[in-house]
Amino acid sequence: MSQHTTLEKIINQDPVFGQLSFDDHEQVVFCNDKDTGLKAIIGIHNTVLGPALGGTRMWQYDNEWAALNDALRLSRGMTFKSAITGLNLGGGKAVIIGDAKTQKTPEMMRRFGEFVHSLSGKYITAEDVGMTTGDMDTVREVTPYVTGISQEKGGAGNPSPITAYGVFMGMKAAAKYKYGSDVLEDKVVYVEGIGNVGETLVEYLTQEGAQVHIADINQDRLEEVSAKYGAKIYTGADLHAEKMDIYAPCALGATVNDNTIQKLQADIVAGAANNQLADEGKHGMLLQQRGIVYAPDFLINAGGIINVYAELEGYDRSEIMRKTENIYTTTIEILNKAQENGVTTHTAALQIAQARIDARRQENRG
Ligand SMILES: NC(=O)c1ccc[n+]([C@@H]2O[C@H](COP(=O)([O-])OP(=O)(O)OC[C@H]3O[C@@H](n4cnc5c(N)ncnc54)[C@H](O)[C@@H]3O)[C@@H](O)[C@H]2O)c1
Repeated sequence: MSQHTTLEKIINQDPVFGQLSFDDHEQVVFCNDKDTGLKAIIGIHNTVLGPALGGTRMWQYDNEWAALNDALRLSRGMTFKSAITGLNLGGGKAVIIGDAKTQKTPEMMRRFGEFVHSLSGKYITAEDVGMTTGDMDTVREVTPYVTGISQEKGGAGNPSPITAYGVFMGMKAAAKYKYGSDVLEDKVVYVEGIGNVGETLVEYLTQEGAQVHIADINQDRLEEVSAKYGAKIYTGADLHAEKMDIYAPCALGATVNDNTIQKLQADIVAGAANNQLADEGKHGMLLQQRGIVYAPDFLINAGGIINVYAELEGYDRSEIMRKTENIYTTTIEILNKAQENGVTTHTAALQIAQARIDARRQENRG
């Protein structure tokens, strides 16, 4: 499904409860502050396993429908991410509408923090695209319901390198499943989006001797990362049609869609971006039919949430790394389970996550 088709579809739905991406969300909060120009949406999908934790994304959305759709999709994804990772957290996510480079101010972040605070801990925020640990420090000035704050302020620091490590583990597991070996030396890997997570992933991959190609809309970033790690800058017109072993989407979501899926020549899709499949059911199935192994995004990009969870639970760096490394084992289990049960890898991962939520709901009722 292209972004445009998605927009056409969502505009024709009822505003909130009838939205395409509405999936029994518990609460959706619209935040507005004239003085700071803040326009934000907080999606709280599910709190059965614990408070809804998920980052805040600041993005210049085409319109409010696109922002709402993102908040709904991302918060739902967090529910399943935490559930499959075994964390006692629910799923939530916030989006701020605007350009993070030109419109974000400390006053806006504090005002946003006050809105988060008004939810009394039901939603706990963190950083996502367009946010920094510095922004989370600012939010911390007005609410304790924030993670991903700097180490100087007592937090676990930037989660992105840990996320990249988890993605690397998931990618290796997918390689083990597909090729019988998890060694990525000489594998041709295209990393699309070399921001906070993408860059560290490139570092891991080049260290292992993979042939890494990088793509980004930010030319300065491309040159910087290429110079640092020797990755090749992609200059072609259609990355998704290139012959490659592994496609690593690390920019925004929905890059596996009606337009790209038929062109993809990769053996494996494994990346950091949330919601990589524009349509989970349809595109998960199409990948499977084409023999492309898909390492579910919400499973392999959980390093960041493991890192911020440490701030709440108080465990240390070695425990964070151990839990993140475990993504390798879980990915192998999910890929095998999908094959045994004849379902897509995405569905297999969802089923396990949902079973954990259902069991807890039963316990809570009992
Ligand atoms: N940071 C984390 O710990 C974390 C955790 C889980 C999931 N994720 C997801 O991983 C992805 C990347 O996160 P990040 O923190 O690295 O974000 P980031 O903002 O640091 O990096 C995103 C990069 O993608 C590039 N980009 C944007 N649109 C693009 C396009 N159309 N083509 C190519 N490049 C494009 C941007 O220029 C930027 O360099 C996001 O989808 C995020 O939700 C991040």
